Amino acid sequence: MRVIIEPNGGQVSAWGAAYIAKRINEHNKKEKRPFVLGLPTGSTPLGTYKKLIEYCKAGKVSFANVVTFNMDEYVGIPKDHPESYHSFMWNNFFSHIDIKPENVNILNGNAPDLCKECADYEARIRAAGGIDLFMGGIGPDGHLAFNEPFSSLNSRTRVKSLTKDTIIANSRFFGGNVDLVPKTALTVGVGTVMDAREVMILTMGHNKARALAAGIEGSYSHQWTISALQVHPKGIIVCDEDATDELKVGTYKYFKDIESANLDPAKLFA
Ligand SMILES: N[C@@H]1[C@@H](O)[C@H](O)[C@@H](COP(=O)(O)O)O[C@@H]1O
Repeated sequence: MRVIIEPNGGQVSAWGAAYIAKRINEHNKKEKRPFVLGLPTGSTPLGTYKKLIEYCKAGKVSFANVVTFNMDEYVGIPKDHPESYHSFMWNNFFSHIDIKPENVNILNGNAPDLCKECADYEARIRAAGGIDLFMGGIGPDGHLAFNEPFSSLNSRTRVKSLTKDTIIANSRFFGGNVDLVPKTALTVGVGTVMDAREVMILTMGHNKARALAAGIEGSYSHQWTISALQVHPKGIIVCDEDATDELKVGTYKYFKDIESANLDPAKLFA
């Protein structure tokens, strides 16, 4: 696992965006098939989306040959609800880039048969050739997508009940009212994310510090689903200084030292 420690959230976003743009550009030089990108919602990826929009407008990257799969969606709120993940993705990203609408895949939380919707989603990922790069974030309890603690580390796309912690954390998007937060969601599984050829997790802020420490230093355990990244052949965590607050000094120094020789992809797009 690589751990990239950046001074602040802005630089985490810049690193993440540059890495994605670099990967898309490299892919397009070699292959005709579309680049398949897995994407999250949440406040963490917002800066990355902004940077990618800038790069796209400046002609530094194009999404014309990119297919996306989002991680998750709430069940039971309309697709055009301001807090649905459909709205989030279109408002914050897709409407501002050159992606083809038919290349965007987001789970439908209002499908008549939710289990079928989840199975079809897995089939669509397979038909697209698998995910090249899955970007994600983590919840304060270490959840990846909506794979709450004690989700199977081999789980696939399915319906999940949200924990009290997540409902409280996400109530900030629903005027602070926990009663308005959907109690279930559709989510890709931990196994679905781990099948991607590369996984990049962004995290920032002190409230993610426990989850980050558990994910990097803790054991491989369904208690912190982010820990599944430990067995991924190409896992990257990009975090800010605040998120490292619970890491051991030795762990922190190890990653700072070993990454110091590597090129910052953001410099390629500066
Ligand atoms: N389902 C999403 C996760 O995919 C996301 O990682 C998490 C953290 O969000 P934030 O980045 O806002 O802290 O929120 C939600 O629970």
